[in-house]
Amino acid sequence: MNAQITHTVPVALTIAGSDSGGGAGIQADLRTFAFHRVHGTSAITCVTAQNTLGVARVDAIPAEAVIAQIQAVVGDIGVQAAKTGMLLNREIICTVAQQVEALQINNLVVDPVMVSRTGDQLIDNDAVQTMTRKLLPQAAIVTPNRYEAQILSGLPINTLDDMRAAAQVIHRNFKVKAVLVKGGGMQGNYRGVDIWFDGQKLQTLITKQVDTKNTHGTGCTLSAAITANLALGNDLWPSVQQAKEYVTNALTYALDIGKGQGPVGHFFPLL
Ligand SMILES: Nc1ncnc2c1ncn2[C@@H]1O[C@H](COP(=O)(O)OP(=O)(O)OP(=O)(O)O)[C@@H](O)[C@H]1O
Ligand SMILES: Cc1ncc(CO)c(N)n1
Repeated sequence: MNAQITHTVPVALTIAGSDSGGGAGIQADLRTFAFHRVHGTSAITCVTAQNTLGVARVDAIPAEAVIAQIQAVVGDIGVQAAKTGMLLNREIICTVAQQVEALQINNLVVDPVMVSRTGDQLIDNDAVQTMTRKLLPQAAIVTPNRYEAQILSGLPINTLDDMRAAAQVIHRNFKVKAVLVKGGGMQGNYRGVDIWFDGQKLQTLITKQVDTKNTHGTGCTLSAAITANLALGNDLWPSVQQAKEYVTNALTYALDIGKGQGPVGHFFPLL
């Protein structure tokens, strides 16, 4: 008989929606956690019928079921870091914020999912204020894309300086520790350039620009990679730098599947 091998592993939790097409949401998050050798757990907030062309339907999971999933994971297994993705409505956002506070979940990455690249609205209109008031103050970092940063800051974003201004406004207004404004939705040379602000330093994160239409799930992948790095015990800024590197690699090996925007290649070394 073989000797038993004990194996401990960092644990991360994703509180997010399901993407039936497998490109974004919890599917992207769990693959990203696995790539980083972090055990992935999940609390599903909604189920989307979605593919590379867009979202056909969204069904919310009852708030009590979201609570039960979070408590089942944290009560038994425990998590070193967590992220939120698509939270859909006010009730779910409130619920998640309460659980994060009550269970003292640390290292929280909030991806304030509101609008997808395919133009689909992913949050109810009246839910944005609940997110800014209840969830953002508990976040280690918030990672809006161009459109979400416009909504959160109230500023138009067309240039890198606009991204810098938005990052500072979001930091000041919502008492969040760090902000990363993502540039996947920017035009020309700014595409793929991200801006970080933590109250002290404004940093510009640049990697190579990847010329592909297959960018579905980049935002989920980036925030999940930050979460995985935090679960591994890394500090926030190095976690962001490593996550940016990871998403660039995954984009370089993006999958050309479906008729629209295919997903990134999370396991690129195997492709
Ligand atoms: N073509 C590209 N080349 C290089 N980096 C890119 C490109 N597109 C996106 N990125 C990077 O991917 C990360 C995610 O940013 P993006 O703005 O695409 O998020 P998002 O809109 O939330 O994504 P999604 O909704 O598709 O999940 C950022 O680091 C961004 O700079
Ligand atoms: C489930 C889900 N979460 C997040 C996004 C944002 O890309 C999406 N399209 N679908």
